[in-house]
Amino acid sequence: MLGPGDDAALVSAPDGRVVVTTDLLLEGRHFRRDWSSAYDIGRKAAAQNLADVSAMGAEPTAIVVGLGLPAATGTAWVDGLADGFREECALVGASVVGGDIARSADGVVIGVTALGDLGGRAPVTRSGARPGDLVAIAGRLGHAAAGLALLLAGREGFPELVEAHRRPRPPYSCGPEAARLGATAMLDVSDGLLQDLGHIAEESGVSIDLDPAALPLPGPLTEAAGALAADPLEWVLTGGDDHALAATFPQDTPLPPHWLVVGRVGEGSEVTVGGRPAGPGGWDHFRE
Ligand SMILES: Nc1ncnc2c1ncn2[C@@H]1O[C@H](COP(=O)(O)OP(=O)(O)OP(=O)(O)O)[C@@H](O)[C@H]1O
Ligand SMILES: Cc1ncc(C[n+]2csc(CCOP(=O)(O)O)c2C)c(N)n1
Ligand SMILES: [Mg+2]
Repeated sequence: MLGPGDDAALVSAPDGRVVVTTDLLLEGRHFRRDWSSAYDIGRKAAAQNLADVSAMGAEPTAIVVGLGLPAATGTAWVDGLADGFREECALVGASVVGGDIARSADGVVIGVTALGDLGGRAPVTRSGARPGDLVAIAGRLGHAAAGLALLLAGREGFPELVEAHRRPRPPYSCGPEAARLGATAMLDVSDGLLQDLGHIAEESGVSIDLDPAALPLPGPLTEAAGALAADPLEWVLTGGDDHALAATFPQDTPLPPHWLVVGRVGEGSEVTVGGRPAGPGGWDHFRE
C-alpha cells in the first residue's frame, strides 16, 4: 500500500491477522562472497524467510531488509543484492517494502523480516501431528548440503548441486496448499530433516519414523557422494538450506504427487529411520 521511502511502510493484511518471521544471515556463516554472487545472496536471504511464511500455510506479502555492510562494499554489489531480493519476492507476489543500511566493522550482515497472510485459514503449527498421520515432503533435500560439500572440497562438475547451495528453491505454493489439504503440522527444512522433524515430534508429543527407501536420492546426489566418498542419505537426512516443506497429514489425505510420503507419525517422542534411532543430526550453530 505504501512501500519504501517513508518512515515506515503500510502493508495490507486482508486476513486481519499477520504472519511475521525474521532470520539473520551472516557472512562466513550462512554465505561466502567468494562462493555466491550478491544476487544469489539476496535470493537466498529472501527465500529463507519466505519459506518460513509458507511453512505456516500463508502467502508472503512483504519483506523488510536490514543490512550491515563493510565500508568497501561497492554499489554494484548492493544493487545485485537488491535485485535478488526483489526477484525472489516476485516469485510469490510479495515486495520489498523497506529496510535500513549501516556500516559494519566486519563482514556482511543481513536481517530479513517477512510478513504473510493466511487468507482466513488456520496457521499450520508444529504441534498438530497425531499418531497415524502421514509424513510428507515437498521440495528438495540434501542438495544444498551436497553443494556446500563440493564447494568446500573445491570439486567441480555438479552445477545443479552448487546452485542449490547458492539459491534454494522452496516450494512456496505447497505451504498454503498443505493447509488447504488439512496438514496437521508443517515446517520448512532449514537445519536438516531429522532435526526439523524433531521439532514437530517434540511440539506435537509424537514419534516420527522415516522410511529410508522412500527418501529421494536423485542421480546427481549419489554421483556427487561417490565423487566425495560421502553418504548421500546423510545429506538428505541432515542437510539444511534447501527449505523443503515437511508436513504431516491425516492418513487418508489424497496428496498431489509433489508431496512425497516419507514416513509415519506414531506414539512416543523419537525420530527414527526404518525403526532405528537416528540422532538429531542437522545443522547446529553452537556445535559446528
Ligand atoms: N532469540 C529469539 N528470541 C525469541 N524467539 C526466538 C529467538 N530465536 C528463535 N526464536 C523463535 O523460536 C522459533 C523457532 O526458531 P528457529 O530459528 O528454530 O526457526 P526457523 O526460523 O524456522 O529456523 P531457521 O532459523 O533455521 O530458519 C521461532 O518462533 C522463532 O521466532
Ligand atoms: C558458508 C556456509 N557455510 C555453511 C553453510 C550451512 N549452513 C549455515 S547455517 C545453516 C542452517 C540454517 O541457518 P539458520 O538456522 O541460522 O537459519 C546451514 C545449513 C552455509 N549455508 N554457508
Ligand atoms: Mg523454518
